[in-house]
Formats: sequence, C-alpha cells, structure tokens
Amino acid sequence: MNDMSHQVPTVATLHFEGASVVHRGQVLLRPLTLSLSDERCTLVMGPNGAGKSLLLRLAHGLLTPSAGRVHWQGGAPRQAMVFQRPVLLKRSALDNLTYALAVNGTPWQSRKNLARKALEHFGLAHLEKRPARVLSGGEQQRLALARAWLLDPEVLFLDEPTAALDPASIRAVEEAVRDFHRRGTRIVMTTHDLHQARRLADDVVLLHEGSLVEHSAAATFFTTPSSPTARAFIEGELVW
Ligand SMILES: Nc1ncnc2c1ncn2[C@@H]1O[C@H](COP(=O)(O)OP(=O)(O)OP(=O)(O)O)[C@@H](O)[C@H]1O
Repeated sequence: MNDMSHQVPTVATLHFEGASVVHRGQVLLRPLTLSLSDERCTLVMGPNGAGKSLLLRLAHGLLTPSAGRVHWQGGAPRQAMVFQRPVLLKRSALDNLTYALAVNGTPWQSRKNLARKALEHFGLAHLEKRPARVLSGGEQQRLALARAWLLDPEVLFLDEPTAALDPASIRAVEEAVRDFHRRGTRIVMTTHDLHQARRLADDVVLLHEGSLVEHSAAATFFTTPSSPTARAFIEGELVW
C-alpha cells in the first residue's frame, strides 16, 4: 500500500519506550522500544504467543505496561480496535451501529441514516434487523469494521481480523482495510499470514517469544531480513 502513504494526512507518532508486560512474575513482553510513525499500514507478525496481541493492547491503551511507557507524540488520536472475535451487543446489526454512534455523541436524528450507510458500505444492508450475534464470522467481522468506520478513526488497530474467515471474507476484510487506509486511517494489524502481510504491509514488526526481532519496511523485511529469526519466520520454519 506504499503508493497511498503520501496522500493522507499526518497522524501522531506512537512511541513504546522500554514498555514491558509482566504477569505474576512471568515476563510476557520484554522491554520494547519502537516508534510507529507516518500514515502507514503496519503488520505485526510472529508465531503463536509471540506477544502480538499484547503489543496491540498496549498501543490502544487497553493494557498498562508493567514498566516503561507507551505514548503518543502530539496527543492521542481518535482510535478504534477490531478484534479477532468481534465484541457485539445482543441487538440487531443496525442497533449495534446506532449504539456506537450514541456513545460517540452523534445526534439521534442522524444515527440511523449514518448506520444504514455504513451497513451498505460493508455489504450488510440486507441484514440490518438480524441479531448481531447470529451473524456469520465474516459478517460479524464486517459489522465490527462498519462500527469502526462510523467512528472515523485516525488509527485503527486490528487483531488478527481474518484468522477464522473463508477466502472471500478475507478479501472483503482486506479491501475494507485498504479503504480505511485510503481514507487516511493509520493501520496497525496483527496477522500470521505472510501472504496477507505481503499484500498489505508498508512496514513489518516481527515479535518472537515476547521480544522485538525486527521492524523494517515491508520490501526490506521480505527480501533482505536482517536477523536469522526473521529469515526462519519467512521460510515458515519458525513455528513458535
Ligand atoms: N492475561 C494473561 N495472563 C497470562 N498470560 C497471558 C495473558 N495474556 C497473554 N498471555 C501470554 O502472553 C503471551 C503472548 O500472548 P499474545 O496473546 O500477545 O500472543 P500472540 O502473539 O497474539 O499469539 P497468537 O498468535 O496465538 O494470538 C502468551 O504466552 C500468552 O499465553
């Protein structure tokens, strides 16, 4: 997605400064120093248990580091997060969106109209009355993206949003991610899928066993990774 990175407005830089996560004496994320700047699409990669979700939770402020700090230079931007298993309310698809707008302070007169537009944008218009929790995995993921879309985030965090989806749904989610990016939203997304990372990433963060292994431009990462661990990961030899 490099071609788009010069067309979008500047977003604040996110700094991790020696940020670590320790739980009951166990180090889950070793002190991490990393800056995410520019209007990029950053893919956070690594085997199971590497610490990708922890990094994302720290970034979005859902988790406080045990030591060090995570902060936005230039003030925290408007941000949203989409999880692998979307958290949806026991309401219709439409009501999930109007509720998010209400929480966001959108005047009630315009909520339904905006929510319907978002449903349409994500190909869900025909499902507006269906309870959100009975939607298929792919539909739920699109509804979560529609909800994020309505909040017009400057930064969007996605935690393995395509992990349990079929190829068509994966394509739909990736297209939505590109759409967000075109609109100027900075993307930070975790994935296991090397092909997906090649399709989407401007830069790649590789974690392994709770440590940062590499942060480089996607072209560099995939062609000339600087560490043996990154090479092994790209070759599919780093299972965990
Ligand atoms: N609340 C918690 N309590 C104890 N251990 C945790 C907690 N959250 C995460 N961990 C551990 O921290 C490590 C990193 O977890 P994390 O979810 O960040 O991995 P991940 O890279 O996202 O893995 P996956 O690809 O499997 O989703 C794992 O070993 C996990 O078991």
